[in-house]
Amino acid sequence: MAPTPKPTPNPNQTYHTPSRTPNPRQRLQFPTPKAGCGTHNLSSVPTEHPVEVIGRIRDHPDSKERNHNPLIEIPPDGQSIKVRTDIGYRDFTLDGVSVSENENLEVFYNKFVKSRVEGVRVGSKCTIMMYGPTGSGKSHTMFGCAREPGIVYRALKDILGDGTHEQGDPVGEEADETGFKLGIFVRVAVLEIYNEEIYDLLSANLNAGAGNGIAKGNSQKTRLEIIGKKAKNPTYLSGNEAGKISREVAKVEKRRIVRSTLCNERSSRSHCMIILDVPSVGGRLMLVDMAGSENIEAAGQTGFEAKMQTAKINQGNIALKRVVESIANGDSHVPFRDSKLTMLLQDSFLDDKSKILMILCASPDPREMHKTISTLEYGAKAKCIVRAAHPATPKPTSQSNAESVTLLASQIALMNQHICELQRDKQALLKERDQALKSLSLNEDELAVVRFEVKRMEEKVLRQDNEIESLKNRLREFECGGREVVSFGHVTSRLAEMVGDDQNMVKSMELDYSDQVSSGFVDVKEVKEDTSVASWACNLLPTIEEEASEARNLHLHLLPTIFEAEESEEVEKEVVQEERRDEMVPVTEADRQTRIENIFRLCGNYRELAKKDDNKGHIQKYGDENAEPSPLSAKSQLVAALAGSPIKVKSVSPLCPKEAKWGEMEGGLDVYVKWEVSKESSGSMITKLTVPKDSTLSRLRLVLEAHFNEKNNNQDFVFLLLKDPMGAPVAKEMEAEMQVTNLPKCSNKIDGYLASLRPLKNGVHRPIHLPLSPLENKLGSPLVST
Ligand SMILES: Nc1ncnc2c1ncn2[C@@H]1O[C@H](COP(=O)(O)OP(=O)(O)OP(=O)(O)O)[C@@H](O)[C@H]1O
Repeated sequence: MAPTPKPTPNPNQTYHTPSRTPNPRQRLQFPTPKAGCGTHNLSSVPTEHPVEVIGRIRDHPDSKERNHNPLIEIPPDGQSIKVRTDIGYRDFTLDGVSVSENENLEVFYNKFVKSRVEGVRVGSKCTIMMYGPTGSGKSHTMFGCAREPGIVYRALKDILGDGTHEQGDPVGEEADETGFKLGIFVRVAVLEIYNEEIYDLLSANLNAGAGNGIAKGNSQKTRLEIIGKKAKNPTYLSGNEAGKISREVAKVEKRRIVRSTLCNERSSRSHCMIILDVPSVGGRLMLVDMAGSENIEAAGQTGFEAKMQTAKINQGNIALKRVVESIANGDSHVPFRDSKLTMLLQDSFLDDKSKILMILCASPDPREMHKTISTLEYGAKAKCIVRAAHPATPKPTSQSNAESVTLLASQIALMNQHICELQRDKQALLKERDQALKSLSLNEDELAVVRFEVKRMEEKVLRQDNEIESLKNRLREFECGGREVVSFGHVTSRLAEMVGDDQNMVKSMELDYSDQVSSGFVDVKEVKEDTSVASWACNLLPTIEEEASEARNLHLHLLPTIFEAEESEEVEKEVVQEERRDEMVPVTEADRQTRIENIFRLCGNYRELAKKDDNKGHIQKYGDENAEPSPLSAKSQLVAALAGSPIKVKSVSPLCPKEAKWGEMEGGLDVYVKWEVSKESSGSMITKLTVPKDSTLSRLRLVLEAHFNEKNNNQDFVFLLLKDPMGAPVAKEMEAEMQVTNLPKCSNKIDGYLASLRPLKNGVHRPIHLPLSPLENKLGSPLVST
C-alpha cells in the first residue's frame, strides 16, 4: 500500500499528542506522484477503502488574526489536525491535510485530486465531495475564483488534455487542443439539489435559446425526476474542448441559489453536482459542492421559508452523515433514500469501482471552531468506512472442475427428487380435488331434489289453502242463503234414497223432517229398529272419510262431499224444503258452528255411537236426564245432527256397560270420554266424568288412568283436539297447559265436553295421514308427535 504523500513540514507548526481518531481497518493511500509527469501509479491504489478524507483549512477570514494564537495545528506528518479546545487538544487523523495559506488550489489539486481525476480518464469512477460549514471555502475550492480555477475546471483540463491556464479563462485553450488530439470526449451534466428537488441547470441554459449554450441568468430551471439512483434525462454538455465546457459550467454555476447569511455573504443554499462521464472508457467523475452544514440559528435565518430552506439543506447533509455512519458501522440498511443527494450518491458508495474523496473544509477562525470540530469528527467517521475486499477468483483447475461437476450433479439429483415429490403431492391433491368436486356435485343433485320437493309441497299446500277457502265460502253462502236445510235435507234425502235402495233395509222407516227441523228436536215416529241403517251410515261415512284422506283434514274433505251431493242431485231439491224456508229459525253463527261440529262429530263419533246401538234399535236421547231411552235409529240421529237438532244426552249408560260415577263432583265440568274411531277401533264411549272447572288435560288423564286401572285396562292414549282441523293429538307434555275447556263441546245444547282418546300402541301414535309428502314427514313435521 502506497503511503500518503506527506506534506513538507512547516517549521512554524507545533506537534502534539498522537491521533485519537479511530484507525480504519484499511485506509486508502494516495499513489506516489511520479516526478515530472504529474501522473500516479493507479495500479497501486488499494480498492478496499472507498472513502478518502482530506482536510482543507481555508485562509483566516481576518488577516489580522492570522498566526495569532491559532487553535488549529497541523502536525508535520500532514495527515492529522490538532484542535485546541477548552479541555485540551483533539487530534483528527485524515488521509491528508492542506492549509490554503501554504498550498493554493493548484498545489492542493495536484497533491490530492489530480490522481483521482486521471483515474477517471482511464475508466475509474470517483466522487469528490466538498463538506463543511458555510463559509468554510467549499465553493471556493470546487470552483475557484478569478485568480485560480477550482477543482472542476482543473479536472476538465486534466481529462481533456493538459494545458496552461489563461487569465480570465478557467482553463486554457491548450487543453482543448490536447483533448482533441487525444480523442477524448466527455459528457457533463450540472444538477442542483434544492429543497429536496433536483434541477437541471444546463437545461435552463439550453432552453434559454442561447444556441451556444451560454446560460441566461433568469432562465427557469427544469426540475428532474429521479429514477432509481439517477436523475431522469438530464441535459448534457458534450464535447472534447475543456475551455468551452468549463465556460458553460462556470456560467450555469452562477445560477445556483445563494443567499446572504451571517456566515457567508453569498452562501450556497443548494447542493451542486457536476457529473462528468468519459463514455469511451466508462469513467465517471462526480463533483459535489454541498451547501453549508450550519444550523439554522448559526446561519441567522429568520422567517419560515428561510428556516425551511436551511432545514432542507440540512436534510441532505444529515442524510449523508447517516449514510456514512451506517456504512462505517456495517449496518445492514443504509438510508440512501433519506434524501435526493444520498440517492444520487448511492452508486458512489456501493459501486466497487467507485472511490470517494471527501474534502473537509474548515475555517481557522476560533469562532467557527465548534463547526470545525464537528466537520472533522464527521470526516474521521467517514474514514472508517471499509468495503469488504473481494476474494480473488480462483482459477479453475481440472480437479476443481471435476468437483464442481460432482457437486452440481448431486444437486441436480436432489432437485429431481424434490420435483418428483412435488409431482406426487400434486397428483394427490388433484385426486382429492376431483373427489371433492364429485361430492359437491352429488350434494347439489340432492339439494335440487329437495328443492323440487319443497316447491311441490308448497304448491300443494297453496292449492289446499285455496280449496279450504273456497269450501268455506261455499259453506258460508250456502248457510247464509238459508239453504242449509235444503242441503242437509238433500243429503238426508239422498241417504234415504240410498237406504231405500238397500234391499236389506226396512222400507217402512220414515222420517218426519218437518217436525225435526221445525221443532228443533228429533222426533222419531215409529221408526223400526234397523241396525242396517246404522251400519250403512257407519259404512258410508268412512267412505267419505277415505275420500277425504288425501286432504289435509277430515273437515275439509267431508264438506265437498256434502256439496257434491247437493249439486249432483238436482232432482232432490224438493219443493217441500223450499216452502219451509219461512218457517226456519234464524241461524246464528254459534248454531252454525255447532252444526258443523256436529257433522264432524257424527262422522267421527256419532256414527259409531249409532253403530254401537246395542243391537236393540234404541239409543239414548241426550239432554233429557229423566227421559226414557227412546228408540232412535242411527239414520235418525244422523239426520237430526245434520239438521242441527240438539241432541240431549244425560247419561251414557246405554252406551257404557255401567254408568261412570267415578270422578263426578258438584259444579264440575262434564266430560264425555270416548275412543277415536279408526280401522282398529269402533270409537266406543268410555265414560262420563265430572272434573273441576279449571282442570287440565293432565288432571283429566290422572282421573282416566285411575279409571282404566279400575277396569284393569292399561291402555295408553293421547287426547285429540277435535276442534283442530287435523284432530291433532295433544302432546303429553302439553296436557298440563291445556284446559279441559279446550276440548270440543258436545253441542250447544249439551253442556259437556267431548274427550276423544287415541289409543297408543307401545306408547306410539298410530300413523296418521298427513297431507305432506313422505319427504316432509322425514323432515320432521311438527304435526307428528314422536
Ligand atoms: N482558501 C480561501 N482563500 C481565500 N478566500 C477564501 C478561501 N476559502 C473561502 N474563501 C472566501 O470565503 C468566502 C466563502 O467561501 P465559500 O463560498 O467557498 O464558502 P462555502 O463553504 O461554499 O459557503 P456556503 O456553504 O455558504 O456556500 C468566499 O468569498 C470565498 O472567496
